[in-house]
Amino acid sequence: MTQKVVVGLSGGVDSSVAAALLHRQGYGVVGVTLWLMKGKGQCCSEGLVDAASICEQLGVPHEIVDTRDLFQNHIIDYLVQGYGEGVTPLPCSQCNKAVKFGPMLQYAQQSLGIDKIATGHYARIRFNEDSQRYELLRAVDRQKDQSYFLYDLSQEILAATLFPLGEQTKTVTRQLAAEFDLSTAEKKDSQDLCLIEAHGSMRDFLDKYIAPKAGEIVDLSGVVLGHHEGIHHYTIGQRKGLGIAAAEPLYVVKLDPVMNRVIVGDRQSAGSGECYVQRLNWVSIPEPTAPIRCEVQVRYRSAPVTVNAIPWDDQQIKLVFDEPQFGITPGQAAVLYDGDRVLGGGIICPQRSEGQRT
Ligand SMILES: Nc1ncnc2c1ncn2[C@@H]1O[C@H](COP(=O)(O)OP(=O)(O)OP(=O)(O)O)[C@@H](O)[C@H]1O
Repeated sequence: MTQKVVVGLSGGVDSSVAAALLHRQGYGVVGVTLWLMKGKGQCCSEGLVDAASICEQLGVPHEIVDTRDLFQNHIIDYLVQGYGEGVTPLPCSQCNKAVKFGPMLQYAQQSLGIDKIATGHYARIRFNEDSQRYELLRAVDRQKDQSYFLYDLSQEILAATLFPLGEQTKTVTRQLAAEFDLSTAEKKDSQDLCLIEAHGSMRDFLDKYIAPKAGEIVDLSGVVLGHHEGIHHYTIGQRKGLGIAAAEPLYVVKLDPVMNRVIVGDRQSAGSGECYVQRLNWVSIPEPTAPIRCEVQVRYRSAPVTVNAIPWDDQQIKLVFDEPQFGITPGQAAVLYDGDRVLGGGIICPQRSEGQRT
């Protein structure tokens, strides 16, 4: 019997090629496009049309699933609340878990009776016979690797998921798109967060939801150097757009939502030797009970650095970096790697919670 698979189609070239490859391999492909954004967004206008035309070309069904409320609750509200509290939330890993993979698998199983899903993400999954766990791995194409955004997926999701592009480079994907003569072959790669593409900039997006609230920009000793119109316009490590003339470059080192202050300092003061991480998911391994030495990425595009990850309490680990790291940003994900294997990850805490062991 033909094995069926639901392929998440954004209307972009990656998911188009993922669907075409699975179709060529003999899978019974059903294209599903999640309608994510209220108002005008890539995935809810031309994305839907492009996804439909790919399905027409392949001769496979196309379904549109309305997940706008999920996107509003899990992404828009999450961002607005986080920025308002002085953190810089990472929407993509949250979106993958709560809006894309979970709901797509649920729809596939419950509405279509299909138990496999696929996306055009660049990452790999393998089953480890010894540990009896599915493991998440970096993509072969390190430039395109999206494993950072996928650390929060569960074993159940990994068991059901295919990443047809994980073993190939983007160049090969483009070549395949041309070979398959896909209508999306010439489409440009998305450059930024889907929200930013839809709204122009994160600032424009946030200004629609968060009212201006003027406050002070101060140095580390509290001297007022300037003024701002809302701490949500700033992120840790930011240098540009501070509007302060100073002898040496100044960086945002802290955001204080209580005092409504942006605190700035020199580059060295924007560095940290350690941080705490919460809301953990151990994607490829069981939860560790002893410190582990591994690599960590603290932003999508940051280079992996070596770290001791120390289980701290039920909810947190402490990361102690070999070298102080610049711009550790609360709200972003810290993702732990052992070579190509994603061990797990979580969200960087604003500061250490009270009541912990010393
Ligand atoms: N609205 C959506 N509906 C269904 N699946 C989606 C949607 N948006 C993204 N995906 C899936 O998630 C994958 C990664 O999405 P991402 O937004 O990172 O796009 P991308 O890397 O630019 O890929 P693409 O070229 O397919 O748009 C896509 O390849 C697709 O399989």
